[in-house]
Amino acid sequence: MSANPTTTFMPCSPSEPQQHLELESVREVPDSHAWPALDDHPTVYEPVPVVDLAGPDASVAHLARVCESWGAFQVTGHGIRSDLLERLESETRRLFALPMDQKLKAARPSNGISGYGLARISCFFSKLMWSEGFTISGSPVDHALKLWPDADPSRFCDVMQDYSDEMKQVAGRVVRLMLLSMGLAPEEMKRAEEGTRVDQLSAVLQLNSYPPCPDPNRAMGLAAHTDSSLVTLLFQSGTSGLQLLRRQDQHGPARWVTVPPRPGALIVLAGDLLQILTNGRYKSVAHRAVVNRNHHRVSVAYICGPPPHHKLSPVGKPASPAPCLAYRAVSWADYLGLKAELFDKALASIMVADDSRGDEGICC
Ligand SMILES: C=C1C[C@]23C[C@@]1(O)CC[C@H]2[C@@]12CCC[C@@](C)(C(=O)O1)[C@H]2[C@@H]3C(=O)O
Ligand SMILES: O=C(O)CCC(=O)C(=O)O
Ligand SMILES: [Fe+2]
Repeated sequence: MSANPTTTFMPCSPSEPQQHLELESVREVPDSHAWPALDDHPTVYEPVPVVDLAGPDASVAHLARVCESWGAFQVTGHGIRSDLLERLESETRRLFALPMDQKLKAARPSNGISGYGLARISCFFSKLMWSEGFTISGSPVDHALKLWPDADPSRFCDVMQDYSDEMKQVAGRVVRLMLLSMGLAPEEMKRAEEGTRVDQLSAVLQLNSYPPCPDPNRAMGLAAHTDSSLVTLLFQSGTSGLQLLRRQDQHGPARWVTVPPRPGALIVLAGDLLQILTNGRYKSVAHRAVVNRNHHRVSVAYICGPPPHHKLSPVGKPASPAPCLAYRAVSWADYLGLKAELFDKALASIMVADDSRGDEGICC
């Protein structure tokens, strides 16, 4: 994945003035939000794999194939009740429907993680995205008190807390299945489980809002990126918008594939830490969100990884076609720092030659 080549790639500069337009009331895409080209790769239809956690689809062999070829899948049978998903969507909509000056009271500080703001990756692009985001790391109470100073914060907080608690269980199951699907030797499996067991996982909740856009072919909801997580579990409302980048393979050149909304399903996206942990075997999936003319789409990403300071190191054989390359051990906290500085070059920056293969011939 790379930044849209027709849009200037810029180093992040937190002091850059941010533009907070009330996108819903804009009648024409302003130059600040007009992307020169969204068609870096063709958009094609391909059925996105579905894994039923409660059924035979959850077989490790199936999962290994899906992780290797897609790095993403829809997940059903996850056990999250539909009324919790409905409340999650309605609280997310209630937040973004607030007036801009109210949302800005809970703005994310320039050096912080939590709060309201433009997509964090905005600073790498010369054009702004057609979206707004709200990141929750830890307790949502302080945010809720700033957003709704005169109301009971529990309506918002209970939903976000219940959802996070339940997603942790789902994420734990998904990560464990993915590790099992690698067929690791018992010692390696034990090492892989350190920091990735369900009780150890940490996460942030990212709420995203994509208002209707008067000219969707010129605007970008969320530019192509990979998540830094082990896995991200994404809930999308009944409107499509998420696209996965499929790398060039025997079926054709690189292409965007839209993930159609599937009632009750969540989407699993492999993140950069999974690529590191699996020694490049399960690659993180580049994805983006496109916008549409008529519907206000929202999504909620449960972005999940090991404890922030746990050093994750690769397990399993390095993946071909670069057999001697592996990644150095890194913590999520340190990796986020690299990502904030280097964006899509962060993974490459921690690649190292694998000394254990030193006498096996040419290295890459
Ligand atoms: C823990 C984090 C992952 C994230 C950066 C963050 O500190 C909080 C927001 C996350 C998010 C959500 C939208 C896409 C993304 C790339 C971004 O800009 O902010 C991810 C970051 C990530 O996964 O690296
Ligand atoms: O809204 C979407 O479909 C994508 C959101 C996303 O990629 C993210 O929050 O990291
Ligand atoms: Fe993402």
